[in-house]
This record gives sequence, structure tokens and C-alpha cells, in this order.
Amino acid sequence: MASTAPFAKMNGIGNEIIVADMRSRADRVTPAAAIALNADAATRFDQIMAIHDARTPGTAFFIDILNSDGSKAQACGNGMRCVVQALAAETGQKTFTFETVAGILNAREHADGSISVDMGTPRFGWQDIPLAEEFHDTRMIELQIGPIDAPVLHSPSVVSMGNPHAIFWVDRDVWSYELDRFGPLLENHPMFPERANITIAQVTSPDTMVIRTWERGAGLTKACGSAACASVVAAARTNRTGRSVSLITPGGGSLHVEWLDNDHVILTGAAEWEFSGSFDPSTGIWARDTESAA
Ligand SMILES: N[C@@H](CCC[C@H](N)C(=O)O)C(=O)O
Repeated sequence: MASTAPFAKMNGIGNEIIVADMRSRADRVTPAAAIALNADAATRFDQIMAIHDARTPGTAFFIDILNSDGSKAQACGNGMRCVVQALAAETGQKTFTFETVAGILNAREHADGSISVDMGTPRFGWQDIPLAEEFHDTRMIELQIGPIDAPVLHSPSVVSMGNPHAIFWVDRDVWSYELDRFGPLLENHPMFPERANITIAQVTSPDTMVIRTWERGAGLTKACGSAACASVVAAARTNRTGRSVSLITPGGGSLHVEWLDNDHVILTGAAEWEFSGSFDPSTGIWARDTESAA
């Protein structure tokens, strides 16, 4: 058995996150370990954020992101807030520069405990998302689900926040849609060669929105930070909202997203520690720290 690594079970307004401390190690969290941790109710998660030693000068750490099905993700806004909270508690530092496969991002813990992550710049080109077909205008693409003459969901906006997102606009309560049924079909639709995160969004005012997300590689989640960013960018692009929006997510928590004039998207919200333990990054076998909270 490989030597164990410390982890913290956390959440970002309900998005279930494991922050794994893989510093000073050459190995990675394996897909098998992710699947095993997710199969245990106590450690069920949406994403693992594995903190590795920096690869690039000017960055503090490299963050590897795994979904609960063992696949890799390029972005995870709620998970980044958990990483910041864990590192800020350990070091007393408030600002961090990280590297992920999607690039370099900055994050900061505020005096009130909330955390902002600069999620980088959105991309709209059909090859960037990516889509299987050419679309010149990704504010609305031809895609629908349900009966051909009365689709349940249709004409999504598509955006890359480093990872692929499709946003379906709805007028009714987001809870009145069977996202558990349509989510897997849309995630794996041939339109999305790298699959996609699927969000239902109801705009409630020029600066408020309610969203529900079926996450690629994780399924229904209580919140998805990059989906919140993608939703606000897509809403502003289609004149549904302004560029500064508060979002309610299924966990009941709220996120704030601001699309700055310099094109960067800032995600702000809370993060919460639940318990700590250690695990084998190759198998996922784990144990709770004895002094850790329930
Ligand atoms: N929960 C995340 C996004 C998760 C990544 C996603 N499942 C993917 O594969 O792209 C967030 O808070 O952004």
C-alpha cells in the first residue's frame, strides 16, 4: 500500500468536495481511488481537488481535479474555494495563485470568510467548447430534448469556462424539470464530444438567477461554480441580465458572479470544512482522523 495522504472533506455551498494534500509526492489520485471514495456514503463527493507541488514559477500549487466517476475536470470554482479555505487556515495567507490544466488562476479569502476565485475568461467558439458541429453564434444553438414538436428543453447557450457548459433557459421553476432524466442524455449528447455540464437557469431579475446543474462526471449536484459563471456570462451575452448576478443553487446557498470589463469572471461564495482523514491515493482506502468532527 502506498503511503497515505491527508484529506479534508469540505463543501462549497453544498458542492461535495474532497481536498487531497498531495504535496511532496510524485503519485496522483487514481480514477480507481476516486470511484472507491465516492462509493462510500461518508466520503461521497462531486470533485476531488488534489493539491500538488507547483510546476510553474509564480504559482503556489498545481491543482488536479477529478470528478466522482474518475474523469478529469479542467475547472471547479466551488472546489477552488475549498482549497483556498484549507490553505488559508494552514498558512494564514489570504491570496493564492494556482495552476490547473486550464491555466493560472488567482484566489483570495476576504475578511468575512467568503472567497473569490478568478475563473479566467470565457470562450465562445464552437471548437473551444467543443461542439461536434459548427455554430457561428453560440448564444443559442439548435439542440432539444423531449417531443420534437413540444421540446422540454431547447436552444441552450454554450460556453467554455475551461470546461464545457450548456445553459437551458426556462420560465418555470427549475425544480419542475426532470434533470435527473434529461441530464445524462444531454451530458452525453453527440453534440458534445467531450461531454458537457448541463444547467437549467431561470432568470428572476436583471441581477438574480436560480440554477440547477447536472455535472459532467458527477451527476446532480447541490451547486456548480463554473456553471454559475457560465450561466451569468451566457445571460449577459443574451441580454437576460447584467454582468453582476447573485445565484441561488439547489443546496440553498448563494453565489455571486461578476463578469469584469477585462473579461475575467469572478466567483464569490462560502466554503465549509466537514472532517479530515487520510487515504491511499491509489485505492481510496481511507480513515477518519480521530480528533476530526463528525
Ligand atoms: N463543481 C464544479 C465543476 C465541476 C467540473 C465538471 N463536473 C466538469 O467535468 O467539467 C464547479 O464548482 O465549478
